[in-house]
Amino acid sequence: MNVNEEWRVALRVIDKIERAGFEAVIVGGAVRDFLLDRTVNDVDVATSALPSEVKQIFSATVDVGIEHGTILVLDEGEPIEVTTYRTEGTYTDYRRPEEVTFVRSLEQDLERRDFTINAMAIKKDGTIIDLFGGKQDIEQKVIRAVGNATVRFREDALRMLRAIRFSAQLGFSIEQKTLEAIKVDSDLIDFIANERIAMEMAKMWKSDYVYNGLRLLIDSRLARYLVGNFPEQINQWKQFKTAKPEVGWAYLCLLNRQDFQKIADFYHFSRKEKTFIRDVLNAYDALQSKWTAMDYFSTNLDVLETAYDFAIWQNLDVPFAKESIQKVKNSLPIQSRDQLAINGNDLIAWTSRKKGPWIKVALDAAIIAVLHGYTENNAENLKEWFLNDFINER
Ligand SMILES: Nc1ccn([C@@H]2O[C@H](COP(=O)(O)OP(=O)(O)OP(=O)(O)O)[C@@H](O)[C@H]2O)c(=O)n1
Repeated sequence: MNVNEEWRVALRVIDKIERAGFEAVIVGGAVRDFLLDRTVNDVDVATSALPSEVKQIFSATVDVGIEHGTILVLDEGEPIEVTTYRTEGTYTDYRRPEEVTFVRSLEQDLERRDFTINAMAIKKDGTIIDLFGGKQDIEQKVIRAVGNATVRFREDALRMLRAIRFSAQLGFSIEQKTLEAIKVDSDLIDFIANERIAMEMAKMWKSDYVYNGLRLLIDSRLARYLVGNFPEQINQWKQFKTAKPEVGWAYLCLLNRQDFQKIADFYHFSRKEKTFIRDVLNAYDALQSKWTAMDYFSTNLDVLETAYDFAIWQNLDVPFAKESIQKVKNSLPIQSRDQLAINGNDLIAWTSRKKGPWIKVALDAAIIAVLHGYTENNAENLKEWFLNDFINER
């Protein structure tokens, strides 16, 4: 059983709500992950108590989303989100309900949820409430919309992409009617903010079954509305595997290099992501000939290892093992600029020249000289190299 501390807090909170005369259960993703024996992340509690009633039961609460019925309860200092059972009113723009209505019945709350595997609840005593066959779908590894798939997707078109992301994470197939409904309404994904799309794709990159997910993206027609040439490049994703979403973005950019800016804009890359991607692509290019000592010195290990993986996924011949990257890096005479035994002041003292851009040029040359073994990394040898080789050659 894969329950964590948050789960225990949830059970304690449920107990307190029940003592006050209301119903409360753990719902949604936590129940799904519990049944799958996967790590449970966010534990959500749902209750028949209204937000005002929840606030009366607990002395410390924060109104994090009270208009949607969500209260953050700090129980014995530990936070847990408690949401009142609700139904959602009419939806506008295929992305958000106009209003939510609080209800006292768990059944109504569960039937507005997206997929059967996400529409179960678990009581304090461990009883599972499964009104739509979620347990069976978990056993049969199927993503199936609750009730009418078209209705569910028109309520929130992002659910179409969620179906595919869950499928990529869990290795599940998408039930036929659910998949058909996505095909029919795939264009509605255009109503969804790109940030939300990017968050789903980021979860997809970290999934165990990315290739299958991308196939579904194509089959469901959703790929047409995303940036990236998935249909033509699908085979290049066969070996892709990562724990870091930025590696997925970088690989997408590698495959669609001419569209880097378009991809970066569409998926709203952060500055940090852009830097990582550029570094990886540069390291990948450098690998086409051979990484120099300077490449090993100036590039982070994770960037080099990612570029190495890309070469493997591209079926390139790489004549060394991935483990050797770290070894080569560790065996360099210096690991960083500040390990150089001299600095700008030394250069000024040795030459009586004024401060200027020449110092950086000379220090860069000194690093290269040390990396290549032209001089040892100590002040005496570096001075000799500097006065004899560096200055004399200019
Ligand atoms: N578009 C959405 C988003 C969420 N939900 C419901 O709200 C629950 C919680 O949503 P969320 O935290 O976004 O996702 P999880 O299912 O918990 O999965 P993950 O944490 O992997 O995103 C879901 O299980 C589902 O019951 C839904 O019906 N429709």
